[in-house]
Amino acid sequence: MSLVEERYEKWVHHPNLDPRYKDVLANMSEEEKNDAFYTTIEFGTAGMRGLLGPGTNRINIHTIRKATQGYANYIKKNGEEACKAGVAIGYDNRHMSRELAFDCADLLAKNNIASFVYDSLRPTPMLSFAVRYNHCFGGIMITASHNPKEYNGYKLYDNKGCQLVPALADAVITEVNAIEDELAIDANCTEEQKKLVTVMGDDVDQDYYKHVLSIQLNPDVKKDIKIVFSPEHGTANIPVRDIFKMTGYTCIPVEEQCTPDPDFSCTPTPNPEQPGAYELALKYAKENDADLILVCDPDADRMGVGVKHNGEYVVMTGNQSGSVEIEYICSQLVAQHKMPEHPVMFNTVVTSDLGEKVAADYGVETEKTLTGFKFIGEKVAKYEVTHEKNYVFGYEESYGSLVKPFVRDKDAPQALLILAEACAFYKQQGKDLVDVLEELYQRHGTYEESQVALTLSGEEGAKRIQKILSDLRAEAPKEIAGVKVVKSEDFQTQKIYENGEEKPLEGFTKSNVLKYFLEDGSWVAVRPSGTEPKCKFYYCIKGTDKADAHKKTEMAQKAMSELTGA
Ligand SMILES: O=P(O)(O)OC[C@H]1O[C@H](O)[C@H](O)[C@@H](O)[C@@H]1O
Repeated sequence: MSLVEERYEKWVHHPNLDPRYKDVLANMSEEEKNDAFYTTIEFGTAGMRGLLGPGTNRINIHTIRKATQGYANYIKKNGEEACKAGVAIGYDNRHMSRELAFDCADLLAKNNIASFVYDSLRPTPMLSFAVRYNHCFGGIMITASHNPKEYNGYKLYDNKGCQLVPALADAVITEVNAIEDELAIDANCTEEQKKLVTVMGDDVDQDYYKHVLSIQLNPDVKKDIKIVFSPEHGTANIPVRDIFKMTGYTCIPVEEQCTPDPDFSCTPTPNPEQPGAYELALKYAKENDADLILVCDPDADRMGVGVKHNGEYVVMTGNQSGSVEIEYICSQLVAQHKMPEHPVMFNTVVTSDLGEKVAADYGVETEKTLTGFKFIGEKVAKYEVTHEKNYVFGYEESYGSLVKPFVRDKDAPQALLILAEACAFYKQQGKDLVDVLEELYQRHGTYEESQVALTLSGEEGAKRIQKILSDLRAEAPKEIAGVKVVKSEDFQTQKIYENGEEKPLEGFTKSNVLKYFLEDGSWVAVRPSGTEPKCKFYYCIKGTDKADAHKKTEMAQKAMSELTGA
């Protein structure tokens, strides 16, 4: 019997199988069976994420219990105090999110571990905040962030409210893997143990709001702007509208997308990386002649931005909105003599160069991390202790940023507020945020940043993605679209190749990322996504002007596609 068959049979005949899964399992095609059982669901860029449904490679009550029991065993190994400090738990609007969150709390209680659960859906950054507020040992967030409706997921946090970095995640994974029978775990705790579950009150929200309001750099700016806002059926609706109300901004909500909905019925996609996320908001913006469109992904760690520019709406990339945020923050800190000593900004090895140049202009150093905000959170924690450098900003190209580190993950409510303020501030100078971006290009050089993500699902897809990377590793490109590769970095082998020489690549944990630097100042990077079945190609292409950068981007994309057969 194959491993797939073995696992499948075990599930079908197990007395503890959740009865909801019986029919689904019985009606699975061979292909579905293979995909659901060929592997066990793993931790990626941001926790565990996968399709909802029965199977070892799916998110369901059994795989989440297995992860939580493993996490509980890990907490218990950290001693009595860790169990008492407990775990903060949050959840989003997705199918099963609430059920899974309260089931996690019960299972922790069964292990004599305390928990603090939000009474209704909240953004991921508010979960990170709650870990810190309650002085917990860690946190669990049930969410699949920006993925489609068929997905759910499980993010784990440390006591600083930062997602587990590989060293910590590995310790938890060892405990998870030691559990042989995921179906044998139940969450039946006693009435006494149930008392370990605390439902969080309004005080946590109010303190979070207070902290968010503290990020304002010009709270008295004339708020002569109209903002169309969409939570994409997710968690941001109440907090963001509350924050805009408290700060006096005119917020026009996209009503159809304000109801929490696991099926995301009124949006083609809840992911601000995709144009569909802005469709309805654009309609609202045109009807209301809005200055700004702001959207959040379902768990409100990502923010998408649309700007009215010369009568049209321009949707920014994550690289662009991040660069505008850093420009506004740095310029205001300098103007108000509030720039700290040894200021530092963080982004990733696949974030475009523009933000770094903007920061450098204000004397702010940039430190790069691998993809995953947890690595930025890790650096924040380090400098909090050493005081060597002071935090100014953190962002990724994937539409997430953090203005102030009272949260240790991407925080869309903070990002929305600072962008709204920047929009209002520059409007007083007769500029919109695209004008500001254009000025940045003029000052620092014109780049076109883009990303091509190739969806390759299932076991075959995963193998194909690995092959793309291993083929590139076996035969490294010497040029891309006729432009010479002058340096390359391999984060897997941790080597830099330059001028025929090999040097060690230091400061990062091993990761399957390849980056090629070109003679003209451009670069191209390739890596498998750790949250979706995708192979991602990143382009940061320098041009003499916009048209030149665009032409070169198209050529580089074509060349990479030919090179990899993708
Ligand atoms: O490229 P991926 O591995 O899919 O990750 C893309 C993004 O996913 C999530 O939003 C993480 O929280 C981010 O830190 C990450 O940048």
